[in-house]
Amino acid sequence: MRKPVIAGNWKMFKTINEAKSFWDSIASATIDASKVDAVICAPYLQLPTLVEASQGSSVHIGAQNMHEEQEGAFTGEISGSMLKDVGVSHVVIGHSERRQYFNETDESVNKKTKAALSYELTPIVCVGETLEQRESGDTESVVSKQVAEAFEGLTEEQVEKTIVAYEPIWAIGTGKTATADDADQVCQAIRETVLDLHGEEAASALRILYGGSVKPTNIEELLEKEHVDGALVGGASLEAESFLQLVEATQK
Ligand SMILES: O=C[C@H](O)COP(=O)(O)O
Repeated sequence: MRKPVIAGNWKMFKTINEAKSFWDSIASATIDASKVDAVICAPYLQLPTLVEASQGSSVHIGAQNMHEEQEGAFTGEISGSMLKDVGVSHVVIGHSERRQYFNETDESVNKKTKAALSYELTPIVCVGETLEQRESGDTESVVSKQVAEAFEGLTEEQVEKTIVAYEPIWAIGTGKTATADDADQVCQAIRETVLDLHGEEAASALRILYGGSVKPTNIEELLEKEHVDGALVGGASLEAESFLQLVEATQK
């Protein structure tokens, strides 16, 4: 039985005060850590505040990107060791916005995934197809290739520690959601790719999230699907109430 994950990706939203106020609104909620991994992936500057606030709670704090090197002359970058030092536990890698606007490639995603694992950070590796690729029937081959390249050289144990987020690019922030059946079908194709390349144990342990306009109104039907183990949520994770509703949906 795979434990569901609800990961909020705040993207480039919220000041430190807004992050504190979000935390104040969720602090008294009961989140059963045996039933769900609730994660908030915040901008770098908000991480120390959130890590401190979350001490003793069952909410994990994550970053949205990292550099693959430990240190060096990489102006403006943050390394996995720096994230670990701050107390972060998760990191989003290869989000489609980073692939689109910051030239992330499958190769850099692979390097970052390996680096994250070496610092005992849990990578949330994002994959997904464009509308054009979906319309030409290439969704499963595109996504399977992205997963295969992201996981290249990983041991079975490392794959088990990784989380994949399937996010069709055309569904992100658009209000358009893949149907639960479509999401499940692609998540199944991802699991089969991992089965072929990394074996049965890795494939059955791997948690695969769906992302793209997930809201409290559509989370339940997604969670009912065999291969969907939770969600990576943008817009609906910015409000404490809807974030908690998404988390609560896993505990029913
Ligand atoms: O990382 C989250 C995804 O990009 C989904 O964003 P969204 O829930 O606003 O569509």
